[in-house]
Amino acid sequence: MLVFKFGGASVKDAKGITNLANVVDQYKDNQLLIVVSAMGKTTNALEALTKAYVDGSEHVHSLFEDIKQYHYIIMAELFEATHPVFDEVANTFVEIDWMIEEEPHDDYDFIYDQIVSIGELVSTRIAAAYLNKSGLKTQWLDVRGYIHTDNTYREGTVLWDKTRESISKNVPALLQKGFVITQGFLGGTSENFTTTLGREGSDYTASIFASCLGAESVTTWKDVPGVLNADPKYFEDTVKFDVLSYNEAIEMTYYGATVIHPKTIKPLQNANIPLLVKPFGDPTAQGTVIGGNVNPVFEKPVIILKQNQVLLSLSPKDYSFITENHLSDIFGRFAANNVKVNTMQTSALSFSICIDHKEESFGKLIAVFDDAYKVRYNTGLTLITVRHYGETTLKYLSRGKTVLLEQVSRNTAQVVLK
Ligand SMILES: Nc1ncnc2c1ncn2[C@@H]1O[C@H](COP(=O)(O)OP(=O)(O)O)[C@@H](O)[C@H]1O
Ligand SMILES: N[C@@H](CC(=O)OP(=O)(O)O)C(=O)O
Repeated sequence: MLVFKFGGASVKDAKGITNLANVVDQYKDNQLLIVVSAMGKTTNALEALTKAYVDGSEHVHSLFEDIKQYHYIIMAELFEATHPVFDEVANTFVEIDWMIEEEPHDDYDFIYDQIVSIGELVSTRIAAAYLNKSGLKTQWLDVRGYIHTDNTYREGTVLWDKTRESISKNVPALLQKGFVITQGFLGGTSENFTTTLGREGSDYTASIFASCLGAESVTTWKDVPGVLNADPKYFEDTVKFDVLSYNEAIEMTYYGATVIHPKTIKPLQNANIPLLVKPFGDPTAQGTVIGGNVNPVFEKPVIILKQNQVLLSLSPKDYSFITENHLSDIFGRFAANNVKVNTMQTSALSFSICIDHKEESFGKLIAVFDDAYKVRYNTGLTLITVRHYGETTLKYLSRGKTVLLEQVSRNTAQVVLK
């Protein structure tokens, strides 16, 4: 059996949904599980709606109206007005109506997951209805009963044993009856609340299903020809890799290449399942095959750009040197606050780390260190990671900028630039 994943860009409009059906139609003789993300930028819009609701902003209703309209316009292009999908989608959106009528719960991350998850619940209803309308028999599956997570809202940790048991017990029989379509990015807790797996987590969903079902391969359909040596949104003259090893792909995504979610590859590597990255606009193109130990000759370096970074420098308030005890204490505090360290450097008197700048929680994070450390920070920075680098590439990428931190190992160089 095969697993396909269609991301937000691939289903951003009615044409995207018809294209999805055309792609799937070419695989109609296969058992196929299809994972779909929220349409276009819906997750961002639902994030803004969540913030407006919690802040008590008057804009909450207009933001919600815009999200509904966006979906209803797409549906009007795909279905006749009496099609039952309109009721299904309305019944899904109504969950947000109920939530925003109440006072917000005091756990922001919990509210976030209950609201933001509606994007995938709606997109999969629309895609399933369209596939069925096109004669491709498809069953809609609520992923929250299959991918079980703990209660870490916005970053649910998958409970693998329970998940494997649910998926392998029920999904194979469904796949024998037709295609199965389900939501990327979501999970469910033991109390039946919705969790999310971290932004852009739908690739990971595809990999979880593939691992539990022993799939032949996972194909993730993207708006690029495959994995390139750099993000074409920022760099010209990129080259596509025909093949990449699991390890190289893990390194790239770990350092922030957004083409694939970083958690996706390990479960596939463990089960030896290849990951194909293909363009949704050209389904017969070869794309990139990630698998095994094969790597191309890296004629061009791999460049990964992370914007909106903050560089934090922590110095013990007692003016002592940075010791192993300090490092253990600092990392404990980061781990407790779910902070991901993008790069770091230690000197005698301070410890510097570069992290994503999350404005809503940054003040809280600084306060976590206030009792024992003097904290200094710079915001608005860029972190560039170059794999298989040469000196000229590093110089070229840093031109006209101030280098605040540099970290170089045999294969990987990182610079934090202002
Ligand atoms: N090394 C890379 N190769 C290809 N695309 C990349 C790379 N790094 C970043 N990207 C970006 O990843 C995007 C595709 O991933 P993404 O937006 O997550 O797809 P989707 O959400 O539709 O699954 C591309 O549009 C591109 O801008
Ligand atoms: N919709 C979620 C999950 C996801 O993976 O989306 P996409 O496949 O469009 O990156 C997000 O935007 O984070």
